[in-house]
Amino acid sequence: MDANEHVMEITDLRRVYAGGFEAVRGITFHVKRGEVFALLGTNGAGKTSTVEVIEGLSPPASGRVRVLGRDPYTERAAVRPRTGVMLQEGGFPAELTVAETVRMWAGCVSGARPEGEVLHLVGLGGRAGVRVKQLSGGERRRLDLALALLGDPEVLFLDEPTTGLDAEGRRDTWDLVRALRDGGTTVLLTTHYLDEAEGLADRLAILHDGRIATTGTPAEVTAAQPARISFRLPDGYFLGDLPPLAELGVCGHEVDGGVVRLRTRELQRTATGVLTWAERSGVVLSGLDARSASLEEAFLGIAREQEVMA
Ligand SMILES: Nc1ncnc2c1ncn2[C@@H]1O[C@H](COP(=O)(O)OP(=O)(O)OP(=O)(O)O)[C@@H](O)[C@H]1O
Repeated sequence: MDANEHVMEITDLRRVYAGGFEAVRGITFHVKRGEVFALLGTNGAGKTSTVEVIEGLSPPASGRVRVLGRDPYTERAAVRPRTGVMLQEGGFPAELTVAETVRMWAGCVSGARPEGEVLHLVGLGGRAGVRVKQLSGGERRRLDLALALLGDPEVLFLDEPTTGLDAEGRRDTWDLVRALRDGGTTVLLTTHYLDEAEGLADRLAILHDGRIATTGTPAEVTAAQPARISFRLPDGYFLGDLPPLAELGVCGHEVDGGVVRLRTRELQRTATGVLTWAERSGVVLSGLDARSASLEEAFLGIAREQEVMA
């Protein structure tokens, strides 16, 4: 397995809908073999429009897309058998049992995994005889995943894979995705759950308005956003009693009911400055909290920045 092989290469991808609306406006990224790559974005950012082209369901208006070295649209017959797509709401006949559904689907897949194996993988081993209409929403999502895994795909497209799953089901799905990744499967994930992207993705891109607003590892994306320090000053003390905020490396602040919130790109310098001042002044800072930005904060920060720029 060549870990540097680009399993997906997307270069300056554009997608234009009938009527001329440009939903994807020049997107470039690549996904290496054995990587989980997450596409995030606000509603309408262009995730689905992008993924549909990579899956080979639509041609791009312009740009170049390669999956496993081939054009997924014009060479669909060669690419499709090596990929697995987890659809949102597969729309299976409700009267069929889980096992019948898997068997029906297996008829369309060359070299399908045994039905028991794939159901066991997704935690539906004990539900083979249950009708689809009797499954919970979370179990249906797992059936969607089972069908995507039937052909033991090299490339897996996961669209909101844990919607409707309870906490345990989400954790199980995450463990399964990690195990698939460790086994060499390349995964393109779209999700609205930022903790899911933070926990699963090796790299990610945040889309906004058809463009990539930022991309990198979760750590790189969050590091680009300011960290936060918050604390409550004792009665009789005010923000102006601290050393000048600019000297502490603070790039933004607010005071809300006695609680001070500072934003900084130099967490260690700011935290040291605040604590040194408190120590010297004999002040106890209650509720003291210092933390790097989470992916959620980074996401919201990027969405706000883009709106201001628009
Ligand atoms: N068939 C279509 N015809 C015209 N415009 C479309 C069509 N499908 C999507 N769009 C528009 O393209 C833009 C991107 O939509 P897309 O579904 O790709 O976004 P998304 O990031 O997947 O959003 P969500 O998170 O809400 O699923 C939106 O403005 C949407 O209204």
